[in-house]
Amino acid sequence: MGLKIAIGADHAGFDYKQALTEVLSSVEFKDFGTYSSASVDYPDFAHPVASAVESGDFDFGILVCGSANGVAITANKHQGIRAAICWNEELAVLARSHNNANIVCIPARFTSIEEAKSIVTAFLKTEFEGGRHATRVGKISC
Ligand SMILES: O=C(CO)[C@H](O)[C@H](O)[C@H](O)COP(=O)(O)O
Repeated sequence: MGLKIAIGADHAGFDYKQALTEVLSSVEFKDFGTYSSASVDYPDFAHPVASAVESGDFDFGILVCGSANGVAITANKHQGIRAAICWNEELAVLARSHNNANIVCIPARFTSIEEAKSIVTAFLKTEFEGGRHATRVGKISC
């Protein structure tokens, strides 16, 4: 796919992050941590992943925490970041095709690892539709 992916998680998403590296075998990716199940603070991982995408060094980001709320709220503080919470494949397709999301946020405590793999695969292969959605995405920044 030729993509560069930044991935990160807190302790609640650690196992999922490790499993998700399986579906990233065909792309270049950087693991921004966390590196164990020890309790950590999600902004310490969401900010570096968001910065990596914001800078243009990485094409997309993947963030995992318990609910996905914390990492999504944090990532969306960054200019040019559109972080979408997705707990199934259909939402991942819509996040890309309609919202041109560049970070997918997965709630580990509310979806399965197999579903998480499907979410990431769908997110990375779905193109932005543009058209009316481009007009709307263009109105997001303030
Ligand atoms: O960001 C979150 C909530 O907004 C995530 O779900 C965290 O993973 C969660 O808050 C961690 O909770 P814990 O009780 O410290 O494991």
